[in-house]
Amino acid sequence: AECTPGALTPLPPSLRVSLQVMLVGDSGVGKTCLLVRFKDGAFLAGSFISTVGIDFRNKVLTVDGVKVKLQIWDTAGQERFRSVTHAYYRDAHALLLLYDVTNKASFDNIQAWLTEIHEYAQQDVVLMLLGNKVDSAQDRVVKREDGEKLAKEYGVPFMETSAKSGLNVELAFTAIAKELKHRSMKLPNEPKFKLHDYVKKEVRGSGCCRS
Ligand SMILES: Nc1nc2c(ncn2[C@@H]2O[C@H](COP(=O)(O)OP(=O)(O)OP(=O)(O)O)[C@@H](O)[C@H]2O)c(=O)[nH]1
Repeated sequence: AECTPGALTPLPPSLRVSLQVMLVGDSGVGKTCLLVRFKDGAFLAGSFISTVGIDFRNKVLTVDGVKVKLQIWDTAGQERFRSVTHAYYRDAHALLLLYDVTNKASFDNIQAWLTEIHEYAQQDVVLMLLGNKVDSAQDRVVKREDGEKLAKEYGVPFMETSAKSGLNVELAFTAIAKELKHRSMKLPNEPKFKLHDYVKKEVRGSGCCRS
């Protein structure tokens, strides 16, 4: 109920921000499931229905006393929809780039996604790399260290997630909302928000190898 617009306390426009976040990555990495987990707190088990073109959902978060409305675009990972999604990059304030830790090809394609992002997105877009499906420990083929290394190489924050268990899902969106909120409205005497530090401090492990 706290998610329904009616339940929100009205705030002056100066204390509201509206932002666009886009989910990108290969088909099947779990973009739709991550969004559904974040929006509805549920996991869509069962058959896999690929996104056609682009879909979107809104969610309002309160970040440091400011209402942040995230409009989240769920893009289709399939190659044949690429030209549709290219058009949306320009208006995205943040991008969550996903791979699937049980699918090596989805990890190997991250470099190609980064090239695409470089070509189509705004230069100052907030970017975060997510290794999803860490609940599938027995099927894991991409080590956490490999994700960390790649993210470090490109200077992007990184975390492992699970749309199934919910691990770090809220955190991924909250971190982005905080970064964007701090960029769009700097309150007097507010210390600078450091996304990398925040993620490092808040991130939870998958419980398999290290804590
Ligand atoms: N075990 C596990 N399975 C997941 C997770 N996230 C998604 N899946 C499964 O992976 C499949 C693909 O998930 P989607 O969210 O539809 O993938 P997508 O990235 O949106 O795919 P496209 O729309 O084709 O780009 C589904 O069968 C999901 O049930 C996760 O965190 N853990």
